[in-house]
Amino acid sequence: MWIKICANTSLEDAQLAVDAGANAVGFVFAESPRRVTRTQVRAIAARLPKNIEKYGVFVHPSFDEVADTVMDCGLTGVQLHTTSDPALPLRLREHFGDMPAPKRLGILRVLHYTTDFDAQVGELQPDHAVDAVLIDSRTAKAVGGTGVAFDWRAAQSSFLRSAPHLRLIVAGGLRPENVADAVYTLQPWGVDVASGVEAFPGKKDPAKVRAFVNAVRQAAAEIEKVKLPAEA
Ligand SMILES: O=C(O)c1ccccc1NCC(=O)[C@H](O)[C@H](O)COP(=O)(O)O
Repeated sequence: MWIKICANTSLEDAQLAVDAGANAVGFVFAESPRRVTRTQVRAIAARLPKNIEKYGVFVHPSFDEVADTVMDCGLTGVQLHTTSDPALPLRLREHFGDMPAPKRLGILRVLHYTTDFDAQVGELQPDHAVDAVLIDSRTAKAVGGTGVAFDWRAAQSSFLRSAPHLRLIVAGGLRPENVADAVYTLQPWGVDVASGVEAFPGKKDPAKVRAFVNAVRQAAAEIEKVKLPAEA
């Protein structure tokens, strides 16, 4: 299972995620207590192993902002919280090329679990540019990093009904103590966490990061065990 530890603000924290066994680290370029600059991320990303995926998180960005940041910081993927330009994923895919991994730019589109979730999922049908959909929570104050979990069971049936062909990443309020439940309920392709593994906003807690990754790996292994040979 794919694991992203998001909203890193230092090399120390990003390296902690790598050492714990995460697949990807994320950096928030949007308004947030965890916001980082391109200069910071360029320096951090250059010191991380080549095989760790490096995602930039953007809220309502322009095409130029995303494309320039990818090149400037050496990002391997982008996470788009976007409503203003629904064509943005496709424009980025065309710009960066439709190549196979690991050269392919990872494009994650964020959906928030709200009352119009079914409609949001339905709109994704023709979006072949997106590699995975990241379902997150939002509050009146924030579109990410909320620490709030959504109704996993309801989200799962909605997602399976409307977009079973798309990869699902679960985020929002995950912690070492509840992430196994989320994995069992949603059986996602990946998981993503920011505040649930922090000591305080902007600073990761090493024990929580390690416990989170271990809990996910263990839950994923349990799921594999009960799969029929044909499904595995
Ligand atoms: O982390 C933030 O502060 C943030 C702010 C604005 C947009 C996105 C943000 N984080 C992006 C992430 O991918 C988080 O991992 C995701 O929202 C889950 O956050 P949390 O509920 O704190 O685990």
